Amino acid sequence: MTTSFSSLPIVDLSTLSQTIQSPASLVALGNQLYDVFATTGFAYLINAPLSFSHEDVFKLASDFFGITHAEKMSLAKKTFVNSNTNTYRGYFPTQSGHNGNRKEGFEIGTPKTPQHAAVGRHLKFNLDEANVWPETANFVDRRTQLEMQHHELQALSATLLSLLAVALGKPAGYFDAYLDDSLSTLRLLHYPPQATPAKKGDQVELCCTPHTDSGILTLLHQDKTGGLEVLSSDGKWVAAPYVPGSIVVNIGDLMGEVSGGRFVATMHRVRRDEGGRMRPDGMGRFSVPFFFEPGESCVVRSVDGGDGVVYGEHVRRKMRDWVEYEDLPDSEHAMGLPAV
Ligand SMILES: O=C(O)CCC(=O)C(=O)O
Ligand SMILES: [Fe+2]
Repeated sequence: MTTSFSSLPIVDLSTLSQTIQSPASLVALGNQLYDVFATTGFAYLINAPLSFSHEDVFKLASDFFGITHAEKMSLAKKTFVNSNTNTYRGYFPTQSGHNGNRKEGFEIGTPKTPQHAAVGRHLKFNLDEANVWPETANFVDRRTQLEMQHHELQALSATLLSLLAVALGKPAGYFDAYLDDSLSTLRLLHYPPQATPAKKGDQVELCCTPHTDSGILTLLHQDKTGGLEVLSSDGKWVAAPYVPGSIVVNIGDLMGEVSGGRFVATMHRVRRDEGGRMRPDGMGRFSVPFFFEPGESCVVRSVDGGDGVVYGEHVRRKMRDWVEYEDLPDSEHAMGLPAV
């Protein structure tokens, strides 16, 4: 059950970078993560074992969103450009009529070859498809860097999950099956600047509407622009501004279920800029969530037992609520579901 809070806790991961990690310090870290996920469901992680900085992450986002509109649309998912073949990975443009969700995004999954045998290839959305990339010559280096960031964030997620497994009374390798053919997504997000800043006052204006994340856990890089807010159990939205050097971690709905309801997937949203928070480059706000996700055929069940769900089916059901697919008629969604 989420508790009331007025700021997010900070969890120091420096023990993970030590050459010799004492079992006691790992257990203590797991217990600390358990406590924050059982109360706020959200925390700042500091001293994470990552080789890249926030500047590196947002330079890549800025380089990607700086390419031409035509080039971005050549990478758009089939939903937006019917002649494109990518259905799940790639670009989604800012959708008109979505005033509370003014964002464009670019999503990459675990690097794989286009020949990879995909479980869901015959379905409308091929969750396991290869990534698509800008053809611009100078994006080759950036592609390598983005793939490396995906790899490191995946490794960090795996470490956090093994600590949580122990804190939940299970062996450290309890969640290892989640890593097989993992569908984890690195999503570059850009909230373009608006012609007028949000009005100050009671009427809150948003650029990302309130939601919980659907999967296991999310690791979020946000820039200094701010605007992220997290819902406390007393109904108050608590600001989660950028803390230097930190990444935000939060629990998704499915991990709430996996934990037998011990962990909470907390509602969050992003407020529109009220002026004064603009990035110096004038590009609006960037954030880069990494969604840790199991493989398509992984059966995910509560630590307390039960039938569980096949992860691919869970995602396809959840897609109906995702704003990036909101414009699709129901019949299109149905085609994304496996035949029963
Ligand atoms: O942009 C942000 O800071 C949060 C984005 C987010 O919550 C999401 O993509 O699920
Ligand atoms: Fe989210």
